[in-house]
Amino acid sequence: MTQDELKAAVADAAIKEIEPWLDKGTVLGIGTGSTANLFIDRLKLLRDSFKGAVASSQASAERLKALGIDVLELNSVGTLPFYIDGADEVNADLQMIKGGGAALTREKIVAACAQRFICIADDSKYVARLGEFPLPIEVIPMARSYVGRELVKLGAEPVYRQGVLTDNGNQIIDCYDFNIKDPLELEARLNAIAGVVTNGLFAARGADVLLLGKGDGVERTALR
Ligand SMILES: O=C[C@H](O)[C@H](O)[C@H](O)COP(=O)(O)O
Repeated sequence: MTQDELKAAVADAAIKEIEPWLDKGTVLGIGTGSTANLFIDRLKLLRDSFKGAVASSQASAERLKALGIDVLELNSVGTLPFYIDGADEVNADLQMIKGGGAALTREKIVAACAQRFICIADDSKYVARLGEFPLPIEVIPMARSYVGRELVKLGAEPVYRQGVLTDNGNQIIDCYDFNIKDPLELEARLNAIAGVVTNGLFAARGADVLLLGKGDGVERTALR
């Protein structure tokens, strides 16, 4: 199977995972990226079975709206039953690196409001140890050089993602060569650098369920 077929298979599996729980009041948290897009496309058929969605990016909000799905402000809803999103890397503890599409901060916020984070990914994203994918860090623009110097002290090779502005008007630094032994500790340490808005480690709030697309089918792992 191609990578796109594996992504489609996990998008289908995520629909099956949430469908029994939907009702007219349900608001879903929706992620960003090519895998999340396939999930959004499949939501069209269910749009009369739930109330609407909170999106983790402008791009996902536009895609949802184009399908006739109501997009709500996070501040106007409470806890979300599900957050469905892809990942750039995911490990056996369902900790992730996210932010390849620069949506990490809003993704982390919407995920924080969800009871269950369902990660959908093809098996190229599954890793024994996080960190081969460059770790994205969203920074306040005036702090970019300072944050870069602090990242070098931590052993990373920071690279400014030129030409990219996040939905929050900030910039992205991608960190190469991070030796990520303890994702939880590193996530907290990076967030403590002045000027860092968020980093792409999702360890404190990892996924609850992983639907992993493999050549022989979708493997489901549930931690909670
Ligand atoms: O900022 C982007 C997000 O974290 C995406 O969830 C992540 O990059 C995975 O995207 P894709 O499904 O396109 O590989």
